[in-house]
Formats: sequence, C-alpha cells, structure tokens
Amino acid sequence: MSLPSTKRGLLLINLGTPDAPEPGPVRRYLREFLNDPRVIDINPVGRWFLLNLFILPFRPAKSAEAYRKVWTKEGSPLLVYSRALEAAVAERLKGDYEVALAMRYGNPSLPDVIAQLKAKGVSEFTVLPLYPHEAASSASSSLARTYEVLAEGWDVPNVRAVPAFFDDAGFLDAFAAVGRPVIAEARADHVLFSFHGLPERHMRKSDPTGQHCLASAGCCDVMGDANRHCYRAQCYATARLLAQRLALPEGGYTVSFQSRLGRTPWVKPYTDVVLPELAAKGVKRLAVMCPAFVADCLETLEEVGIRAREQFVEAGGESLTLVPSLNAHPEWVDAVVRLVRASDGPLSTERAASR
Ligand SMILES: C=CC1=C(C)c2cc3[nH]c(cc4nc(cc5[nH]c(cc1n2)c(C)c5CCC(=O)O)C(CCC(=O)O)=C4C)c(C)c3C=C
Ligand SMILES: [Fe+2]
Ligand SMILES: [Fe+2]
Repeated sequence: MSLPSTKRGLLLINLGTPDAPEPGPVRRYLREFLNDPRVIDINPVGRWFLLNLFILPFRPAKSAEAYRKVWTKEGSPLLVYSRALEAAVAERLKGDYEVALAMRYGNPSLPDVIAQLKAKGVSEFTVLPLYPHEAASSASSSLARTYEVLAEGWDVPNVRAVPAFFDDAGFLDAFAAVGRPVIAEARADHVLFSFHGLPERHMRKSDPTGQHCLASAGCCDVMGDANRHCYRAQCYATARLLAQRLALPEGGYTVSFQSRLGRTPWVKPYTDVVLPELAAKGVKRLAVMCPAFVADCLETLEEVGIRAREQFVEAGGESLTLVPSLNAHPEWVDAVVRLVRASDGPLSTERAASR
C-alpha cells in the first residue's frame, strides 16, 4: 500500500525591494525592513524615534533617487534577477518541487507566497535564503519569519533550511566563471571583494564564545570552531577561495565592507575608505566583485557601479569595473539545484516508494 505522496516546496528568499522607485513605496519598504529587531537591534521605543525622526523623513527621497538610476523596465533589479533565478530553478526541479520566490520585506511577501504554495498542496518546505553568509539581519531574519508564518497554521509542515553557502564549490565556481572574463577584459590590476557590511555590535552578539569576534586584528583571517558562523570570517573565506580560483596573487586583492548605515561602528575596512587608498597605492584598473549578493541590486549597481566608480576615478584611478552578480547564470542555477538536492535528506524506502 502506498502512502499519500508529499508535495515539496522550495522557497527562495531574498531581502526585498520597493515596489517603485518613488519616496512613498521606498518609505513603506524601509519601514518594514528597519523595524526588524534583527536589523536595528535597539529597544522598540528607541527604534521608533530613530526611524520616525531621523531615517524615514529623509532617506526615502534620497534612496528613491538612487533606485531610479538602476530601475529597469521590468522593475527593481533585485526582483527581476531573483525572478529569473526562480524560473530557471523551477524548470530544473519540475516534478520534484514547487519553486517560489519570496521577499523578506515587501513583495512578493512571505505570507502570500507560503499561502500560494500551501494552496498547491505543498506540505514540506525547503527554504533557501539567498545570502551566502550568515547574519542575523539577513539569513536568520528570513528563516525566523518563515518559521513564524509556517507555525501559524494548525498543522506545522516539515521545514529544511539550506545552510549558508559561502564556501560551497558550486557557488564559488559560478562567481569565478562570471568574474574571470570581466576581470580579463577590464585588464584589472587589482580586485576588490566588497561585501555588505554589518554593525560590529551584530558580530559580537553572534559570537557564541563571546570573546573571539573582533577581539584581535586577525580574528577573521583563519576559520576555526570559534568563528565558523562569523559573518566577517565567512566573507574572508569566500574572498580567499575566489582569489584561489581566479589565480589572484597575494596582494592582488583586497577585502572591504560597504553599505553602512548610521553612526555606530560597522565592520572594517570600509569600501569607501579603501577605494582612495588603492588609488593612492597606484592601482589603476580596479575590478570589484560583490560576493555577498547573488543578484544585482541597488547595492551593487548603484553603490559600486556608479558611486564607487566615481569615487575611485576622482581619487586618481583609471577605471572601476563592477563584476556582475550571479543572477541566473547557468552555473549558479546548477549550484542552487545541487544545494537543494543535498539538503533533501535520505528518504526511507517506504517514503521513497510512495512518491
Ligand atoms: C547581503 C546581505 C545583507 C545584509 C547582511 C544586510 C544588512 C543590513 N542592511 C541594512 C540597511 C540597508 N540595506 C539596504 C539594501 C540592501 N541590503 C541588502 C542585503 C543585506 N543587507 C540588499 C540585497 C539590498 C538591496 C535592496 C534592493 O532593493 O536592491 C538598504 C536600502 C537601500 C538604502 O536605502 O540604502 C538599507 C537601508 C542594515 C541596517 C543591515 C544590518 C544591520
Ligand atoms: Fe568574527
Ligand atoms: Fe542591507
């Protein structure tokens, strides 16, 4: 006798983006995003004042202007590229998984997408947060919200989460495959790996030992038990592994952290500090890879592709070339499929027979 078959859903989750590059939609998006206690981790009253008195009256107009510079006919780049990945992965996993993209903030919202998957009969979920590195404000927040929404129903489905993939060979090979020809064509004399930053406070809070993270200058240079889940150590590991694949010599690349918000210290070195330093050292043609992002977005296209380029050239550099992100590159699609299959888990003979 065969048991009723289980329908599996794959939930790809990215950060989120405004519905339109205008102050109103940007304000709505930022309000949801920055109200997340894993993003602005201060007491709720302090967060309310910070948001409503200092951030939301000013930032939406400025951010909307930045979004307008990179907005496409189909919409926000982050959504467009994440949709392209969703379609390619869905094609590859047809028959095995219902695949759907959700955004942690904004649309398509996690509750809506989960409801749609459930309406299609999905009763087992695999969740893949589309961030290579672990951070409370990105992957943890996406997982926490997913668990919260899934736990709302009477029956709570089985959920598997695909772990951080900062050192996954498929992810690294795909990024190297995208980067290699771009770096060659730009005749780059140096590569900058610019990762999204994090407040230093977040790093210390995520340190299970309480005494390793940021305690010494080189605490992220080597990965061990104490820092296996450290965002900055994972970023450095990604950079080292990509540098190997790209055959970059020691000294031929630099790691930095971009996109900081507010006045508290964020992880260093800062990208906007490193850029003029590289120009001053004589770097002329810089290639920038942003391996914290698997899809091009405001932070890659505008912050690096436009603003960092202007800053580097003003500081004396000749050119700054942004290496595109993975988007829906076929090697990345392969890697995602492998990550998902690897997290499938072995099925017992009877369950396998019932599928
Ligand atoms: C790569 C993972 C990300 C982490 C970790 C992260 C942390 C983090 N971000 C902010 C503040 C902002 N980030 C913004 C945009 C943005 N951030 C990520 C990814 C991570 N953020 C992406 C993919 C994007 C692009 C979104 C898009 O629409 O293209 C923004 C919004 C834009 C702006 O106004 O500058 C803010 C604000 C904090 C505070 C934080 C950790 C505490
Ligand atoms: Fe650390
Ligand atoms: Fe961010």
